[in-house]
Amino acid sequence: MGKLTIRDVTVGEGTPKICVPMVGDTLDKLLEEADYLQNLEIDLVEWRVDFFQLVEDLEAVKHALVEVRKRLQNIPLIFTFRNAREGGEKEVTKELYFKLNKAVAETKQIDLLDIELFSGEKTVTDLIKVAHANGVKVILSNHDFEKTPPKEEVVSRLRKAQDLGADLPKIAVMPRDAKDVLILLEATLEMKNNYANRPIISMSMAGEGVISRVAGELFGSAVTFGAAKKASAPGQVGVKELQKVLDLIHRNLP
Ligand SMILES: O=C1C[C@@](O)(C(=O)O)C[C@@H](O)[C@@H]1O
Repeated sequence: MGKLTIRDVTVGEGTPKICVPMVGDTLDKLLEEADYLQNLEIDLVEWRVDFFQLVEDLEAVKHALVEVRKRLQNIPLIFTFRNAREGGEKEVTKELYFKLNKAVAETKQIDLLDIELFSGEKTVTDLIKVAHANGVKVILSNHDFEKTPPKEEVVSRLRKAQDLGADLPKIAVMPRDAKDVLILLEATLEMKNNYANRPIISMSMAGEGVISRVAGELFGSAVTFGAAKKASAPGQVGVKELQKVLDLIHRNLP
């Protein structure tokens, strides 16, 4: 499946890596979160900038980024603006989405940039170029907060992300019943066994989907999102519990 090393973290080997989202809406709250995160055993941090009140002010975003980066020390940082149509807090114009992501990648203060797969092919390919030129890795993501598409569609979106040059293809879908959770797990396994030449990330959301957030080592999802205090999506469990279950599964795998 391939591995991806970011700072001291190798994604795609051993237990799935734990990523915690920061969801503060002000700089003070973000710094408080960043301080709190330093004391947890986590592998990655995601700044969900769509929660930040001043997200449309590029200078404010860049200033916050420098402060957050300092506090996180060596923990790899993902920068994510999640549009409302994909489950985020806000919707911005295509222009602003591009400008924000480009400006932040160019600061080189982040390790990974999350770009939405359905932002338009040119936006995606141009942002990947900017990110890579600045030493920033790319997650190409897709979210369906309504339903779980058929297995072939889930696989096809992950393959599309890989073909477009994502370092980490990612998909999050909403189950309506237990079968939908199986669809996501089957799609993940199929991707891992037949197509992926790099690590991928997948999850089935909400309570029914929790199994997919802990079973990634078996089925092929290399990163799992857990909550510190406040979750950024339904179904995220606390990082301490998450760690225990990931370890339990790891110890029992061949
Ligand atoms: O894409 C994802 C995954 C996620 O939606 C989840 O379900 O854990 C949480 C988001 O913060 C992140 O950007």
